[in-house]
Amino acid sequence: MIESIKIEQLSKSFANQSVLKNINLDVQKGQFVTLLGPSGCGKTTLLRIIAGLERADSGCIATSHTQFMNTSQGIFLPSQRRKLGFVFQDYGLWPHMSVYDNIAFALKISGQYSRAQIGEKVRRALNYVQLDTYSDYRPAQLSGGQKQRVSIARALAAERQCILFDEPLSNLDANLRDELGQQIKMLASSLGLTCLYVTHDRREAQLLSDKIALLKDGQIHRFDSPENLFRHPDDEWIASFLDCGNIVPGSLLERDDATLWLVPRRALALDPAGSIKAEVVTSNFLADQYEIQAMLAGIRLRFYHDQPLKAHQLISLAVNWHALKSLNPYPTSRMT
Ligand SMILES: Nc1ncnc2c1ncn2[C@@H]1O[C@H](COP(=O)(O)OP(=O)(O)OP(=O)(O)O)[C@@H](O)[C@H]1O
Repeated sequence: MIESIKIEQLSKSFANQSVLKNINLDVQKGQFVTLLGPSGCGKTTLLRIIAGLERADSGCIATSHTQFMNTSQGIFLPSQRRKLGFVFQDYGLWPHMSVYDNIAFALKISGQYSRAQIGEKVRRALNYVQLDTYSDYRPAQLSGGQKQRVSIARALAAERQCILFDEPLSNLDANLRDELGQQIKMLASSLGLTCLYVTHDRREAQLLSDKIALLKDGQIHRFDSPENLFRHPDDEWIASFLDCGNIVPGSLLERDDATLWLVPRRALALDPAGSIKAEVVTSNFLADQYEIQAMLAGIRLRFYHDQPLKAHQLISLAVNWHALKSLNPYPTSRMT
């Protein structure tokens, strides 16, 4: 039974390229942790090392009961003995097998269960992912979202307490991504699963995670809740990667701070008496308001307004001085 996963001082290089540098990460039982970062920062490599599909150069990974690997003690537990569930981007289903057989396959070859027990486990897993009536279908007869639900059911049928997800939604269209993301979150929470989830999509990480490990250049730059990250990005790199709020030089607003972060939706508002003069670039209706992009001295500003504004229109903006935060310069690293 997996209760938590602890990663300590883990490093990995490919040839001369250092890909993971001294990673320390604690994932608590029942927690949903996302590995989020730009392309090439090492997310998948870290997940593959946890899965036992790749070997680290140094460090250790342990659950509350088992050491997965410990390079100084020469311990390496093969992937199949780690009792982890996997849900990958490309579904990993056998095309020639039915949905039922895809889910039952690992249970059958484990030799631990009777036919009736396997039938019951598959039935329950299909019920969790709302595919009760699809057990005779082949993967080719399913949509992308249904295939991914089969691969989730396969992990659940094997009663995996910890599931590793590698960009499971990236082959799906936007609406389906949101819907399946919510289903994964609800299942994880109701079954008390420990989840490690790789994505480069900030919104997905924000929606799903209890905690986000933000990776940058092979290091955990910050490990924090989505609320803290998006409300207090703290440094320029995080604010810019999360694409939340405006980042402007302090001098632009006649402040001493080198760089300021303007809290989204609160810092700027259209106001004929406002001191900031900018030129509208775009006006897009999003959610319940228009997101306006305007340029001020070569800097793009974003704010929200109830009405659309015309491109090239000159506008005045008022600043809410309580909705500004000073940002640490790039590249400050903070480990928590
Ligand atoms: N088997 C390998 N051999 C050599 N280099 C590799 C191997 N696997 C990964 N890399 C390199 O390690 C770095 C990190 O790759 P990784 O796939 O972990 O990044 P990522 O953050 O998951 O990126 P993406 O979001 O694009 O999938 C990349 O520079 C990649 O080229």
